[in-house]
Amino acid sequence: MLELQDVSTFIRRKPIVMHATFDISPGQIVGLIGPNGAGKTTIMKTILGLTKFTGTIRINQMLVTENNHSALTHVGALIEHPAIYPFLTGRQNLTLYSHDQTDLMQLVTQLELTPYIDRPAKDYSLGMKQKLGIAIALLNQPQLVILDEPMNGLDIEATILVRNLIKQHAAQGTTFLISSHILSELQKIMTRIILVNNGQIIINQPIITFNQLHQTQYRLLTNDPSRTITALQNAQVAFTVDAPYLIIKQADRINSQKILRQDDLYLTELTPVETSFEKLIVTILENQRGLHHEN
Ligand SMILES: Nc1ncnc2c1ncn2[C@@H]1O[C@H](COP(=O)(O)OP(=O)(O)OP(=O)(O)O)[C@@H](O)[C@H]1O
Repeated sequence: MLELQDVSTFIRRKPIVMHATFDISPGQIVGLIGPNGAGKTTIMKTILGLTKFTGTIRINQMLVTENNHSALTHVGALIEHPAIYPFLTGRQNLTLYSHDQTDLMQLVTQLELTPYIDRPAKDYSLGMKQKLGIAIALLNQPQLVILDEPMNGLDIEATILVRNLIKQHAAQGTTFLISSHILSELQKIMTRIILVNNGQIIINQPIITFNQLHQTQYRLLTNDPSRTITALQNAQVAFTVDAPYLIIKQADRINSQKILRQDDLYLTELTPVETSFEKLIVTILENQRGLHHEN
């Protein structure tokens, strides 16, 4: 439903996003991740037709251009600061954008905006403004919602509300592109990961594939751990001990099983060692920097 083909964005001739190509299908929740200044907000603004770019962007097969935004009719967005009129109440702000009063009231209830919906927005706290901004992005049942740091300023309860609302809308077919530095939060909802570094997309994968590919160690348990140590040492398979488990490399998984069989040892467990998502991202970015230094 959203397709980017070789999209590059330049600000004052400086390339900010380079050759971005990706394709998102309906109902996906895509986490756009990357260090400060990587280009996440620029990618979002480019999709919304707010920057000069080369390449093609299509939403439901309709082209987005700098001058033609009709493809964006069913797109909701929250980028940087919510577009809120301070002297209007929350309800008046929502009414400005809304086509459907029932849908508006449902969002007010779901986001628990009711207690302050008739107060002027200038009196709202950071979190209240953020919730109002999210409500604006979700108005009129959009097909695509672009959220830049949606959890900014939200307390725990509001974070849970927003998380559930995103999941509920995605289950009904709404597509989400969400950037966040709160990786643990994105991890709970995203179905696809796009990792950006220095204006380039370095990873674009379903989250299941990403997790499988990056589980690099396995925890092994047998019926006789001490004989297993000897067997692996004799076969020169590297491992570390995390009693009663042995930790082996993913690449040694098959070979280790052959060695165990030869020594009449039985596998009782072989499971991937969970590496924290945060650690994985940091390692991938460090490896990238290493590659650049070598060049
Ligand atoms: N209006 C602008 N003028 C000049 N440079 C800009 C402008 N907007 C963005 N940039 C530059 O583009 C690069 C990408 O910025 P962008 O805001 O897209 O990053 P980001 O990944 O969203 O970062 P953050 O995580 O800090 O929000 C940065 O180097 C930034 O300095």
